[in-house]
Amino acid sequence: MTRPLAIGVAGLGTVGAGVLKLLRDNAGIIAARAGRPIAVTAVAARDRSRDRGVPLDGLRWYEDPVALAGDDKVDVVVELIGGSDGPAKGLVEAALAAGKPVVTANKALLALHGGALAEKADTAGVTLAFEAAVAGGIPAIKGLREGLAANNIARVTGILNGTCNYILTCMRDQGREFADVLAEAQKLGYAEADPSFDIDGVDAAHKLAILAALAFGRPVDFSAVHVEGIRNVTALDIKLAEELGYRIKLLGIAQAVDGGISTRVHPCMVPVSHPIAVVDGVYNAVVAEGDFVGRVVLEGRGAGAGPTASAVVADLIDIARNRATPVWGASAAALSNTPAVPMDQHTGAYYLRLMVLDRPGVVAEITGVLRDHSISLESMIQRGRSPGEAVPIVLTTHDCQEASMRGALARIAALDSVLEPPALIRIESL
Ligand SMILES: NC(=O)C1=CN([C@@H]2O[C@H](COP(=O)(O)OP(=O)(O)OC[C@H]3O[C@@H](n4cnc5c(N)ncnc54)[C@H](O)[C@@H]3O)[C@@H](O)[C@H]2O)C=CC1
Ligand SMILES: N[C@@H](CC=O)C(=O)O
Ligand code: NA
Repeated sequence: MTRPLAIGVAGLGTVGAGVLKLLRDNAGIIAARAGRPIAVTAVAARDRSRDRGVPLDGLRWYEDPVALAGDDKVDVVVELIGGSDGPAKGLVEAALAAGKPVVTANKALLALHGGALAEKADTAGVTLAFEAAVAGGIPAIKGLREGLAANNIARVTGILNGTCNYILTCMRDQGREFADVLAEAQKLGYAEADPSFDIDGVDAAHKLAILAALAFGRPVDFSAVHVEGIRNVTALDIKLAEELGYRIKLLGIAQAVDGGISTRVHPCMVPVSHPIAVVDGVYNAVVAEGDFVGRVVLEGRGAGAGPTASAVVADLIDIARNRATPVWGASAAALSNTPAVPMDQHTGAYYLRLMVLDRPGVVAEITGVLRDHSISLESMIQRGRSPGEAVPIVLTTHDCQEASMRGALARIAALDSVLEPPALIRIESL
């Protein structure tokens, strides 16, 4: 058999340790599929004394990840440090400059610097692979970029953050508090180093920016993504959603609309009958709609050591086999300049939950504001009767423009009888 492909791994946290374990446990099938053994020979990590559950004997050890890229005996660099700048970026740039293929799980890096890094990879004539960066173990990159390459894609919808999906599922099923479930997701290795990236939707937005670039053949553009997280989703909204026939999911949606592409991440009410509504826990899903293929649904674990390592090692096997596709599916010159459509132009239905003072005339005040903004109601629920106290009112609307809804919401929030900031969740007709 040919000599082993020598791997240098930077970052031995959840994913790094998972990659070492997978390469060891499944060495036989990996070598058969790669055509040669794949062996980690060097690592860059900070703490030599930490027990990572995998033996590190005999590996060359670097404190400085950039030095790993300069190791003559390393054929491929695997970046698992994380962060859009700092050592991760320095390492990837150094490896590409040294003509070495790179595998990374770093969606923040790809979302913010993916265009420039792809140019460096093209110049060096090497692969920059990132299957693990989107939806963990699901082959979402390969599925979209290679598997659906012949289609015009109309829309890609995803549950793209395992931490949020895990939190929303536990809140619904176990009635637990947000903070308590977040701590559990962190312990399980799902959350980012800074968990606000998960719960504020930033991580899902990084992934959506990557998927949108691949689906629509345009340069990756994180700044165009509208981002909201799940901090304001309450157990009450989750319960009311169920009563209305919906589940609340944090979705990333990239869609061709009005000659442009809209990209948005926010909590959504999804009909319980849609396949994405039953994707629970740490599972992610990516739904792509192509003109010839129709709807394709991919589902699997989106975070954690095992699933993420599975995607990293799949990329290593491709590199060992010399299987290569341009980073963004086409050369930079072939990418389109389709404009981004701002969120203000979004059209859709809305769920609005208000805590109002239970007194005559309140509903008329609220519906009057909606009428002024040409927003038509689909349904209204008022629960309980507590004269002089706060009661929830739930309104669902027909399709209207985001800009109108924002205008109406500002006026409704300012009414004396509205006692808390309104909860607004978009209803998706998928
Ligand atoms: N944990 C997960 O489920 C998934 C993580 N990812 C991505 O994989 C990457 C790694 O994530 P995790 O393993 O979860 O993070 P982690 O925080 O568990 O591991 C990162 C490791 O890098 C080390 N590190 C930091 N600076 C370093 C430096 N200068 N030199 C060497 N090592 C350094 C840290 O000490 C830590 O051990 C991130 O980009 C993350 O977004 C992607 C998909 C899933
Ligand atoms: N923090 C991320 C990890 C995978 O990308 C998530 O929760 O999905
Ligand atoms: Na993936």
